[in-house]
Amino acid sequence: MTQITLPRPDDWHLHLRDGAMLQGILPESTHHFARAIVMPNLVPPVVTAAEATAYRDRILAALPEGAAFTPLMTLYLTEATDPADVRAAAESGLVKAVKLYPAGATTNSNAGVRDFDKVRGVLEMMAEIGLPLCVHGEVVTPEVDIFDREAVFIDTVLDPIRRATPGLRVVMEHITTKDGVDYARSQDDTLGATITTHHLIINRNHILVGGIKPHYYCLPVAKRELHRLALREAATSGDPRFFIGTDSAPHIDDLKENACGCAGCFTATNTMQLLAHVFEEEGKLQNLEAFASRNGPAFYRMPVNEETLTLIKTDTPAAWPDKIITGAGPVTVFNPGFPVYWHVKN
Ligand SMILES: NC(=O)N[C@@H](CC(=O)O)C(=O)O
Ligand SMILES: [Zn+2]
Ligand SMILES: [Zn+2]
Repeated sequence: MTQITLPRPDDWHLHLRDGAMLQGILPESTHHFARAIVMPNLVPPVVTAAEATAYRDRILAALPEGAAFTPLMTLYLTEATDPADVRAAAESGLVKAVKLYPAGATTNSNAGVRDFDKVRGVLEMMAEIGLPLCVHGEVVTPEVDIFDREAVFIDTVLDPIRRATPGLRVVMEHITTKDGVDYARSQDDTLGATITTHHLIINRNHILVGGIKPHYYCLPVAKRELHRLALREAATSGDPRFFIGTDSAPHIDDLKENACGCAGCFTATNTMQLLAHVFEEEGKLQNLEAFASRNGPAFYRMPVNEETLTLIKTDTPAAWPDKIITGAGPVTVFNPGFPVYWHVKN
């Protein structure tokens, strides 16, 4: 038996949704994680401080009895966002980041940004007060191949924005390429990057070989094996720029197993077991603590959690439900396709 104890981890990129879905899936995160950066891509999006306050209160009201979990709120950046509202929301401690979605890039991103010049004032204010910008880094240009959209975004959007806004603190969310890893590594400590559980496990073959697997479809879409290997090396390296953001993104099965299936993998339930498996495979179990518990708080300038989480490896494969049954419908839990012998100790 092998056992490892970490400061309780946080999830630096999480979709909690709302209503019956929120109620149904929230315990999957609160079982293991102490805090999470909560994505604002609801319909309608969480744009103002008042909307973030109301959403935070709905999350707190949905918490399971006795759960110690703090939602860290974000605002959805639009071309009409008022810098004064964002500044007040950050200074009061309500909001920990602003989320940039290029319009049309992903689920519920239509209210996102088309003309980056229109958000210049907000970004400059954020650089001044040190408020992080979380970025979904893909271009939406129809001519750009979906597998190239992250790399093109880095060159044509992200790097120019960072050069034009010195000091702006940015998190490249859910990086999926070696290009993303290399860019993050080449920059100073104003840049961090989240890596998801599923992008450490699947490449594009898992989605397409032997029949289309809708539950492996997410955005940014999983890439070639060389990119998965680069992500694994970065995540397990201990480098403070890389930290876990599960991007656990529930959609009901009807909307995933569909002629136009939604993007998103649901990994809140089994992320910690899967991360232990991946880090052990890489011979880097000693760096799981950095990736899951220390690097995120350091980037966000928050204390590391005092409570702990213990993972134990046994001879029995870990079991988790195939689906989480919510009032909105069933949500399929990410299936890695191999047995995992790591368990979270209760
Ligand atoms: N990652 C996804 O495939 N989907 C996310 C949106 C996002 O994080 O881009 C969702 O909200 O469903
Ligand atoms: Zn995204
Ligand atoms: Zn996401």
